Amino acid sequence: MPRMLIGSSLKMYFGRARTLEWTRAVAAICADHPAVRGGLVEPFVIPTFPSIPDVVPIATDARMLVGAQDLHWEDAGAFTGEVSALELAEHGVALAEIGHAERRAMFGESDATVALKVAAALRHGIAPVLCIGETREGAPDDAAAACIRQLEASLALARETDAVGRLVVAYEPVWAIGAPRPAGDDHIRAVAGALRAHLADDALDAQVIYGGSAGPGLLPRIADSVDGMFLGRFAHDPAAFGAILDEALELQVAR
Ligand SMILES: O=C[C@H](O)COP(=O)(O)O
Repeated sequence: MPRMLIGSSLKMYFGRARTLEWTRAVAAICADHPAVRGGLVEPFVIPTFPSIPDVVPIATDARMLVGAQDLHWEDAGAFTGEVSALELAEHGVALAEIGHAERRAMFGESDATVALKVAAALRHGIAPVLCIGETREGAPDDAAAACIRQLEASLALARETDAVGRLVVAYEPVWAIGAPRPAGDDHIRAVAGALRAHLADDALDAQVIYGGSAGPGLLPRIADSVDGMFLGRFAHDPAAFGAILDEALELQVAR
């Protein structure tokens, strides 16, 4: 079984103290967990910008990657309030979320700005966690077609510049984010499977993970179609993170 990416964006849920408490607790679980120690799972955490410098050493000791929740495509200049991929890389950031549904809905993120950000991340050796997903619940075929269109629009600039590197595609149906439960297993498997097939021979080294009300119990049901899990609220209890690592390990043992 290839390596799985399992991690969480803390969004803006926690302040500094709780971010560090959560990261220390999850790092302790990861440091001891056979799925992480054996290289089966790459865990990650995506805190707010100001917590990144404190989170990096805690996470790194536990083999966890650290991500950012956004970035700006320019390396420097008069861009008040923004943070460049260049500076994030200096801080040891390995992943950057780009185009999350909340940023598209609330902060005017468009496919054009997403494409600029994806190219900037790759230019600085940061793996984009490119968030895509259909807005309304519907047939899996329609969702897959919409996601592939969004994916290619988001990769337009990277393709033009022949960018190479690691790409994480986070399939997050917008209607399943912040919901009581994730999308249905068959829906996730169909759309994630179509995205994986689309990216199979890509110049970018792509993985497809699922997010949207994901928590313990989901991975074993969709593991044949995804390369990992993108967790939100249902990883706020560090034990839930550990339970998902257990599931990843059990899947390997069963194969
Ligand atoms: O970044 C994570 C996703 O947006 C999912 O969040 P959620 O599991 O709280 O719905």
